[in-house]
Amino acid sequence: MEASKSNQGSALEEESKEPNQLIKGMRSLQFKKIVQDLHSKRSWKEIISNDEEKKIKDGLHTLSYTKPSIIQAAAIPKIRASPNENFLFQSGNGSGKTGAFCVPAIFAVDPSSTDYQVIILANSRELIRQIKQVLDVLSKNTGIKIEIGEDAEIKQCQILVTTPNYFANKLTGRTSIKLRAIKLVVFDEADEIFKHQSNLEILEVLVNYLKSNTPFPQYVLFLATLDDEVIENIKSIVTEFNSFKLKKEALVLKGVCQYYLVADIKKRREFLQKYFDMFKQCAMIFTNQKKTAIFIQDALKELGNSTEMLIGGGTMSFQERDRIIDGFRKQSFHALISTNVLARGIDVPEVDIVINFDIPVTSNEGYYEPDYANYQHRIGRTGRFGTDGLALTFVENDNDGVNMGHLKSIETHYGTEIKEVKSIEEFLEIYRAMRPYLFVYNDSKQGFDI
Ligand SMILES: Nc1ncnc2c1ncn2[C@@H]1O[C@H](COP(=O)(O)OP(=O)(O)OP(=O)(O)O)[C@@H](O)[C@H]1O
Repeated sequence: MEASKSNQGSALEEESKEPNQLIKGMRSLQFKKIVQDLHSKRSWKEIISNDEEKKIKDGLHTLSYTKPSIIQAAAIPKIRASPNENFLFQSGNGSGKTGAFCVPAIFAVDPSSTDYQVIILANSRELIRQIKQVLDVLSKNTGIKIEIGEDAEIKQCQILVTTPNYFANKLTGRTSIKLRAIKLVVFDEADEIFKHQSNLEILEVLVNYLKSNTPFPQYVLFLATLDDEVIENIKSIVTEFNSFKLKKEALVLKGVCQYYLVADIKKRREFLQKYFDMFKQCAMIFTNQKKTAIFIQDALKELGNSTEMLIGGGTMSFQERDRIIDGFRKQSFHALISTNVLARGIDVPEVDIVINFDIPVTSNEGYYEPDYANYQHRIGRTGRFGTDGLALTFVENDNDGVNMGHLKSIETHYGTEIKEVKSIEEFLEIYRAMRPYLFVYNDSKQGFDI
């Protein structure tokens, strides 16, 4: 697969011969190109000191963080203000939350001490590795040591990026790690972390353990989606915090065009065949169940496509998961099939289409209901940082209309529109016409080449 979207292969070359016709096609399909600028009006020098900016300047440049994003400009000064306070920040998918906690994490570290000083918690191995990659780039001139912690023993470091599970057996016993110098604890995708009872038990022990630290550690939570139950769970562990929340409507990803197609399993398979015959693009395909992920993977392989599947729950080794996500980042295959394990946080800006093989649902006392948060997170894997993306959700045509009801509930919940496409061909035409507009970063990632 090509490494850059500026060279999108034969189909695009064909299209680029007829730009006027294409634009006409775009208009007739009533696309509205919405490019959201998520940058703050303030410069880095206005939110961190000159000296600090010098320390991370190379990293900011490498990451193309030319200016702080809105959430970075809002959160960084608050986190760093004295005296330290606890915060919860809500901000949309792809708005730059990672930088908003990585920058303060770096400046929280006293380089003269080798102790663990910052803990960053996230919900998946892929996410903690991604956060470490951003930290490594930003901190490259600082000498700060950053490690990820999972099952294996970790080396001593100053910033530990890990999952809550890691602490289950690390706070007591022979393998315990010394956390007496921890001054900042960050929760990324905090709603996912605080949703699970098993995590709450671990976090309660951790927070109690850190209570005797001097100074008292600061807790900072970042999330895109949020519900009342999660807030209660957070309050039970991090008792006091200032919240900066958004209305649900503000979470709508303006750049992501959302469609649905009523399709049984045969039609979905046919869609995948036709889609991958025409396009070799960077796609993420989500499904609720592992067995469906395996079905899709087998079907796509049978049709001769280079795809990979990444599922959680201990089914795959860490090495295998790392190989697959790293391969996807390098675009060494066309499509990544996954369950919700990759719905959150994963940032691969080249993803220009998300396919929901089924509507995300969650089980509540035996009843299935729409999984609003995971719908939003799944489609948020495209349209990163204000770019345009495309999302297609398949709806099973059941007789009692339950699936359609779920889709309509998602629309209502977010106050958004998910447009129907009547046929596979209609969607493929839309995609063909939209392709030049999807993820069109120029080399410096600072603008759009149209
Ligand atoms: N200041 C900035 N300037 C330009 N690009 C940025 C800036 N901050 C972040 N980005 C880019 O925006 C994209 C999304 O950032 P990030 O992954 O931090 O989003 P997020 O808010 O954590 O999203 P999600 O909730 O989906 O995890 C990344 O590709 C990142 O490189």
